[in-house]
Amino acid sequence: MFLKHLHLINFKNIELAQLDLCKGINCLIGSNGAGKTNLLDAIYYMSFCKSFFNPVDSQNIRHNQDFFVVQGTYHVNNEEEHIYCGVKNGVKKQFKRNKKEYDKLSDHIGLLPLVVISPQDERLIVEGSEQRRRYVDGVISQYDKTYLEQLINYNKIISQRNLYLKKLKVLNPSAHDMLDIWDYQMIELGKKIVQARTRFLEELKPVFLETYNFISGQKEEVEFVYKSHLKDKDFKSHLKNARERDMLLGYSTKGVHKDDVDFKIGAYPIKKMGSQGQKKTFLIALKLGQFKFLSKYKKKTPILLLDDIFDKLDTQRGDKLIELVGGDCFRQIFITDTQINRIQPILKKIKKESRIFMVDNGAFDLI
Ligand SMILES: Nc1ncnc2c1ncn2[C@@H]1O[C@H](COP(=O)(O)OP(=O)(O)OP(=O)(O)O)[C@@H](O)[C@H]1O
Repeated sequence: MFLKHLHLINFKNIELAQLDLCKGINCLIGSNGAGKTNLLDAIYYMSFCKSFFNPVDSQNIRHNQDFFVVQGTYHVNNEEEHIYCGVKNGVKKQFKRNKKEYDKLSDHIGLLPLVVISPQDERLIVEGSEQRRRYVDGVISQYDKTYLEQLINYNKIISQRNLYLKKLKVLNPSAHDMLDIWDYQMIELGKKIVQARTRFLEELKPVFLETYNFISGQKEEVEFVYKSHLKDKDFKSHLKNARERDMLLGYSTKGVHKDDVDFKIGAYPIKKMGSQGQKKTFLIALKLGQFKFLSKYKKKTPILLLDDIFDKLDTQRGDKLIELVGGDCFRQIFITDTQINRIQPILKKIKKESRIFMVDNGAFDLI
């Protein structure tokens, strides 16, 4: 699978761009703020119907304009797929596959698997558990539609339960009866969610470790550990015991909506103890592990977006990374960099078809 042609109008700082892309490595070279990452984000839009960086669609419209269009032609299993995404101020987002608009955007997720590695990934380490849950859920949803539905239903139940808790003044028997009903649904759906998350993380772990060790030369030990309230034996009484507190706080304090994944280096949180390069290696290994995992489940090779990937990596780690993505598991790759001098020797090492686009003020020139 690969993106053959990309057409953008008024997307962030890109007024108009028409790019013919190659199956192998497409490099975007330009100074800071030129629009390299914006182009990657447009490609992300076509896989996930939204931006990787800014969840507010209208803010991705070029300043002083009132719409943007992102269009791509893909080759998937020898067939062409035409994807259209149009956002206009004050109008519902249009998302079409081969000229037909989707009823639900979630139906599109997974059609064009994609993995992005970007400096923004740091939020997975430095920010709260919500970021890690969102990441895990995002990957599972790319290959398991039922999971996405279960998650949506679970979140609806939590919203209703929270609304009820906010209004509740006293935990009388009828309140307990009502909460019993929600707790039952939370447990039933929660079990399925935990199963899917456990399975994904268990399968991801060996690929992640193998990738980390390959890039780092086995210099340090890393791991991740999945944590969930629902893994506790008696989750039902856990929920019941938390009711008083939930009522006082006005929200549900226990459940899979509070799950987390601990990222560790040695026995310590990588957030506190990891160097910048170690954190970056951790995130790269996580994402490349995800890439291999998705390739296996989707039976399609995802598109790989590498934004500013070589920054903060020492030469040895950078070389290992190049060796890795130069392998047959990877097909279409987009790389951004500020320096052409860094990219040219890399392209020589990787035996794949390549194109270099110079980026300046939202304009793209093939060289
Ligand atoms: N809605 C928008 N309209 C116009 N310009 C925008 C919009 N959103 C972002 N920009 C501009 O796009 C530029 C950022 O582009 P981008 O992030 O693609 O840079 P880059 O080439 O990846 O740079 P770096 O090397 O610093 O990562 C900024 O100048 C920003 O102000």
